[in-house]
Amino acid sequence: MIEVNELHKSFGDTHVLKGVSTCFDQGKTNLIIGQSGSGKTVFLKCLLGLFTPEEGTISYSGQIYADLTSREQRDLRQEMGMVFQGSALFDSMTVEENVMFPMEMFTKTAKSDMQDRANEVLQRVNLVDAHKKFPSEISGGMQKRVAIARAIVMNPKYLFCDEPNSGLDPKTAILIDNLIQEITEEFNITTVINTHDMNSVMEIGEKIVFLKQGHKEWEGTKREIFKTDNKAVTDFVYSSELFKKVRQMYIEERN
Ligand SMILES: Nc1ncnc2c1ncn2[C@@H]1O[C@H](COP(=O)(O)OP(=O)(O)OP(=O)(O)O)[C@@H](O)[C@H]1O
Repeated sequence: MIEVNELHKSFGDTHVLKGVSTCFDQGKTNLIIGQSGSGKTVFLKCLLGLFTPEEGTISYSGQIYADLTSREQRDLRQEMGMVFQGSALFDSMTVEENVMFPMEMFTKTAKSDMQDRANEVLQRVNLVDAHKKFPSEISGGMQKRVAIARAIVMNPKYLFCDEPNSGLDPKTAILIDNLIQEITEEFNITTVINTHDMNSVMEIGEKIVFLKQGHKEWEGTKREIFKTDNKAVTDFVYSSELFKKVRQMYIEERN
């Protein structure tokens, strides 16, 4: 579980996060949504320990990050997996080498054990024949699978994903969403995903936090988001015609 309490983050005179409080449960997919510039990436980077907030606390399974020694913070960061926007694979490494990279960096595991573990996670993300291929030789959806395999190879307790669907067609995007949710549940990970994608909200939004200009405007589940009367949320959610129709159906169902 991750608990965020009154988080503030500024860059010079730009006050980006303005007292955000929320919590993310273990074994659940938690989504951060909001317009461009609302502070989602800054928030995720605070959760990753890459940005230090000026005020407020973040605690991981009850431990406040700022109270830990630098060694303890480093150990905690090793319990975090990250899927970056655009996959961020190393072009000059094979799929298998990309997946083994965190183990090479942070552990002294024997090569054969690293290969076994890479094999295990690649199988888990349904990539069985791509070990020796380079990222440029596989599709965008397969690249995302490699990025997910790399993010979970060290058995993380926390998984952070920045726009994991960007650049994918809608069908592949849903497969990737479902894969992240299955893995979250199966390994009891606390997962936090930044997304613009309303399909993701509908598929896997077990908890949704809506940020607006750096503050938490609303939070709830995927069912609740379609029923809320919060105008900022409805403006965001129903900016597409399709979702306006879905809302109309809900209203008709209610009456
Ligand atoms: N390193 C930084 N230095 C200065 N300002 C920053 C920095 N990182 C982010 N910001 C500012 O913080 C604000 C929020 O940015 P952020 O990237 O978190 O938005 P976002 O909600 O993730 O947007 P998008 O959906 O477009 O990725 C923006 O005004 C941005 O310019």
